[in-house]
Amino acid sequence: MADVDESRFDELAGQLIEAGRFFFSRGWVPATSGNFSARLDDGRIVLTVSGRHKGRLERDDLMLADLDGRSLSPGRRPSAETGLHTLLYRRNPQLGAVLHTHSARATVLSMRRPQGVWLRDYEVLKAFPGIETHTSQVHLPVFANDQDIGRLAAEVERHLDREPASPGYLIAGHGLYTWGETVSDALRHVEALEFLFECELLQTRFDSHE
Ligand SMILES: CSCCC(=O)C(=O)COP(=O)(O)O
Ligand SMILES: [Zn+2]
Repeated sequence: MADVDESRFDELAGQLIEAGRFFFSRGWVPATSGNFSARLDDGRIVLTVSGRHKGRLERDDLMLADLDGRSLSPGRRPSAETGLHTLLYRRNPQLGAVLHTHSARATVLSMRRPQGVWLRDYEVLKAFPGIETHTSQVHLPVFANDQDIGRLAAEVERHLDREPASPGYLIAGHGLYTWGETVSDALRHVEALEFLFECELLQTRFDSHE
């Protein structure tokens, strides 16, 4: 990899490897699912190679890509969903990391709520930037799954034009995308959303028994 700050690459790669181990321990990235990225100071991104097991990532499973999604690591194929990462970096210069997971809860909730998920009255909403009270509301849109990542990316763009402060979104029957200024911020968002998905599904279960 020409002209890259190797020590920063290694630092971010290490953070993404650790995130993958944590997600796998929680069952959130089964069977090679999920993909992760983080932005280097030069604007390019460290990204997971397509098809690798995200719970068992090694340094060679991370690669360099530009914001047009082109591989800058010869012989390594970027994530099939790279376009869903790069659109976010291009829109928001503050953004430092994007994490995509495939938990059972995110998958089921996305199929039960095709019109979108509204999270209200939860104290843990304060895990998201700009939210200081449980009385706030977070909206996660649910997009239909699409093997055409360019078309899906265009739909996400239209949503973010309307709701630029959105902390993430779901893809129906597929999983969660969320992001943050750092890997640690994005990881906190995954954890908070997973907790909230569990709460929402528990409430649905109680509702059906009342
Ligand atoms: C077996 S998961 C199917 C592809 C997917 O949704 C995913 O998140 C992983 O794709 P990648 O190319 O990033 O490995
Ligand atoms: Zn996926």
